[in-house]
Amino acid sequence: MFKFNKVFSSFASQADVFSDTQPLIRSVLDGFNVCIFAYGQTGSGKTYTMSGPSTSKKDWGVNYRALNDLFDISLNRRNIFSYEVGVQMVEIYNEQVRDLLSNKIA
Ligand SMILES: Nc1ncnc2c1ncn2[C@@H]1O[C@H](COP(=O)(O)OP(=O)(O)OP(=O)(O)O)[C@@H](O)[C@H]1O
Repeated sequence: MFKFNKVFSSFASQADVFSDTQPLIRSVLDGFNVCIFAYGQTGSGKTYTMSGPSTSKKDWGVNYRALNDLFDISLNRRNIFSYEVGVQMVEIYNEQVRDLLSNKIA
């Protein structure tokens, strides 16, 4: 038996989905560890949800929106805190972890 905190309808927009995770972005900058994890079978919409179908702002997925908020908030706090931001992108497929930002052929 699975329990869900929230289920979105098929009419939910990218903005609707992000609004549910948005408070977590502020938590990161307040010093908490946060993990936003897309999990689901092939074709279930992980890439769509996390990256978005195009680079148009309304289509932005969680990743773009989260980074946008991260930089907005850190800019607003620039006189108080100095943040260092690093990005990693990995794919876990068939129990193999692959670095998507590496030039090396695995
Ligand atoms: N919320 C959505 N609204 C409209 N189309 C969607 C939505 N989510 C997914 N799709 C479409 O469904 C198809 C599969 O989605 P997507 O590629 O994001 O799945 P995935 O879980 O990342 O798949 P894989 O595990 O194979 O990489 C794509 O054509 C995508 O545009």
